[in-house]
Amino acid sequence: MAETEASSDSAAGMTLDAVRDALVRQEDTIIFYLIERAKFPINSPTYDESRASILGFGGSLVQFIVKETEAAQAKAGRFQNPEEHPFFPDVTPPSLVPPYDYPLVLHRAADFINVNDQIWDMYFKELLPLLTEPGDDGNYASTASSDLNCLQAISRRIHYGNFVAEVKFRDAPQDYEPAIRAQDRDALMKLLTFEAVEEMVKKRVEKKAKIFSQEVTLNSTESKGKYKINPSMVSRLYGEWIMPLTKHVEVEYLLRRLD
Ligand SMILES: C=C(O[C@@H]1C=C(C(=O)O)C=C[C@H]1O)C(=O)O
Repeated sequence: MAETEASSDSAAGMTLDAVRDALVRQEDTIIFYLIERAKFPINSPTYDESRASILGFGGSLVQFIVKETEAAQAKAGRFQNPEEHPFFPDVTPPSLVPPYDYPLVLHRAADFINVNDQIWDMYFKELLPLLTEPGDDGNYASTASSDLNCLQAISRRIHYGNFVAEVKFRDAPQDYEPAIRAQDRDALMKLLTFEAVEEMVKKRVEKKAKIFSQEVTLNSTESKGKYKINPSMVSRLYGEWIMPLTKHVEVEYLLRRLD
């Protein structure tokens, strides 16, 4: 690696390898939370806006849990971290705790990016029906908390696209700058896409889902093909939604990177 590249990388303490390692670790978090959510059936009353008559609140139970939890977490400083993005930014209260000095890695382009509306729709419309069994066991509050865990883990992963884009830009500004100046989304998408990496990610998450969600007994190491979540569903989640949305974040970030 050229001297200048190395020093600009280490200035921010970030390399593409380090960023990819963080994404690999986040896979574990996402898969464990999915396994936890799959413990409950779909529990559709959790999502029924007309059914939830919570005093002074007009939405569904899951909206209630997400808004209230996010509000408490916001006051405790969660969204000071550039990796975190609220689902209800319009009503997010300010932090009440002393600020932590997060390393300044990202361009202010990142401040304008929040794709949580798309993540919300994907999660409830596409993913939940694939993840859960039909049925109702009454555990609506725990179900909603479990949804929030999944949503936040997926959101963190997708918005990590900002960091991915930043290190890719720093590694090769000469490649990215013409496409940014031309505001050429397709060219940017081509530059930042690594199909071989995506194939590896899909295979790895399927394997992790198998290992993490197998039945573990003392008598046998065989899972007998019974898993708590469907491993190919996890691969599909990454291939159809998580990676495309991560790349969408990358493109949005890069479009503003020279502002
Ligand atoms: C995240 C990256 O950028 C793109 C998105 C990927 C992903 O979301 O996992 C994987 C490969 C790239 O096409 C990367 O290069 O690692």
